[in-house]
Amino acid sequence: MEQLPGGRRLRLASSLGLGQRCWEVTLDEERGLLAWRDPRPPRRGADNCFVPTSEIIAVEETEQNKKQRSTGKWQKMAKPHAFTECRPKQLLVYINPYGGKRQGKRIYEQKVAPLFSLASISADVVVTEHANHAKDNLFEVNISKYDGVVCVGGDGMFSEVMHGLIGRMQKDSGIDQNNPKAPLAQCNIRIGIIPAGSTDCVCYSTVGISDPVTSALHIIIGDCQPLDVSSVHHNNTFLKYAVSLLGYGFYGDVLKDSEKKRWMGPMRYDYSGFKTFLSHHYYEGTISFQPAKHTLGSPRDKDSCRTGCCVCKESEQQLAEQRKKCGFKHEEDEDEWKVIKGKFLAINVVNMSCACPRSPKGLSPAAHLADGTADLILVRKCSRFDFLRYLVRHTNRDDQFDFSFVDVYRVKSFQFTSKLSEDNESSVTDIGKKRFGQFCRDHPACCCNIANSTWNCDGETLDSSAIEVRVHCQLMKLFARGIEENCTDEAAYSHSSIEQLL
Ligand SMILES: CCCCCCCCCCCCC/C=C/[C@@H](O)[C@H](CO)NC(=O)CCCCCCCCCCCCCCC
Ligand SMILES: Nc1ncnc2c1ncn2[C@@H]1O[C@H](COP(=O)(O)OP(=O)(O)OP(=O)(O)O)[C@@H](O)[C@H]1O
Ligand SMILES: [Ca+2]
Repeated sequence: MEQLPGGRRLRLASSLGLGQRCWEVTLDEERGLLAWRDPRPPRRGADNCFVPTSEIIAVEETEQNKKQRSTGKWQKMAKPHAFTECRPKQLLVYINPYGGKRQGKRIYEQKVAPLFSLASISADVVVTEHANHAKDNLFEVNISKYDGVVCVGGDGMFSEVMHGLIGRMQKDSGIDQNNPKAPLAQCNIRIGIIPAGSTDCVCYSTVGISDPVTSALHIIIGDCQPLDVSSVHHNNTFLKYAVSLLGYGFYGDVLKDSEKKRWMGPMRYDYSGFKTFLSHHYYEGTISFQPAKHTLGSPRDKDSCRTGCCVCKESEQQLAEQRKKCGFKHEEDEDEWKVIKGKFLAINVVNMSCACPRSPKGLSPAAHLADGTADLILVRKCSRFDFLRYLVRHTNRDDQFDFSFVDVYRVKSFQFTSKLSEDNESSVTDIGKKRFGQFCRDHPACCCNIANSTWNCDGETLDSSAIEVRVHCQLMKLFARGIEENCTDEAAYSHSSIEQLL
């Protein structure tokens, strides 16, 4: 035991054999670090490694060789022990065997299960047999038995598990999901995402990489990242929750076309994306939204949401104060509504950046994971060439909002009605209008589509074009910690140092 100058900091020091080398190991209690270095490095400062004790998964004494074992020097612990509290011990795991490249089961068995077992986590595993299996199951299981739920699959699978958990929570709390104004009960059981889908946008946007081992380590360590959730209603009927993209026009059409091509796997999105790009359809409608006034930050900010984000922390405090003031009672929201009518190639409402391997900065690079707002992106009628320039900017460092035909707003609620449904409401007897076919009567070559598009809600289609959306601040939690500063694809998470300790 070492006492450093000042008399406060206590360190445990010892030596550790790693491979052929002997390292000097110190445990710095005050800073919560386990550090090791070569006592005789070739140059000063080289080969210094450390890991926060909160990130050590397990410690196991290993038998180095027979000689040592026979002396009784090395003794195996009956069970490796976890280092900190708040880590999950019992998990419920759902695997979609058909998501993405159909690798879900293999990924879990080969990459995740061995890590869970090393960390002494027990898991009840359900391999889904049909769509909605996980969601329905979550309404029946004894949920209090578990410290978290894990989904192995893509965004669609995550969405299923989220609907199961949020739906279950509202049912248990007696909250009517069909009431678009009802304050929803927060869902405190964390969800872990092991990416095995086609886009894996939620995982990529909350972790910074789409990698099963990194995600498994976040689950084991017990990280916690709150997440905003939007509720989507039509005529006082609940339709869906959304966490990543609600897209009408381009992304709705891509999804609708790609559903018929599921057999192509993740490639279906490129094929349908190219087809939809060529079709170049505009859609006419009315958008109303309430701008977010009380949050810090704007969609044109240069800084993005990162681990420990102060914009999200501020929103968390505001939420806590609001709950203290009026509990879960509904408070009439009298903030102003802004109305925009027009012809749009794409209407996107995103709760998070929507970064994914196809677009590493996402649809709205400065959107926040947990600030209680969504970014509304309106791409107005423009030429094919301009739309291509807009799309290409999702893949490079240039600003995709710096176009005269693109507008972006930070909002807390949003409504949309298509021109077609407005017209149908005002003259329901005008059957000829519906029969007339797909394209604009006045300009057959103008690509203005009088048929509706479809809403893409986190990768699933919605049946209704007229919708009402409300963002619920931090409604749920993930086993994640947001994207770390200076995180790159190669070094998203430094598990190499953790692995050396296993
Ligand atoms: C020239 C290259 C331009 C590339 C532009 C790439 C922009 C990609 C932006 C991706 C945003 C994903 C948002 C996440 C949505 C998820 O909740 C959802 C569920 O998983 N995924 C999709 O809906 C899946 C949506 C997938 C959309 C793929 C769109 C591909 C567009 C390709 C256009 C090609 C034009 C080429 C012209 C020569
Ligand atoms: N056993 C199953 N058989 C058929 N469909 C399933 C099964 N289990 C889950 N599903 C459904 O499959 C859909 C797609 O799954 P998933 O999200 O895992 O993959 P993906 O669509 O390839 O990826 P992404 O959503 O990231 O684009 C989900 O909406 C889910 O409801
Ligand atoms: Ca948000």
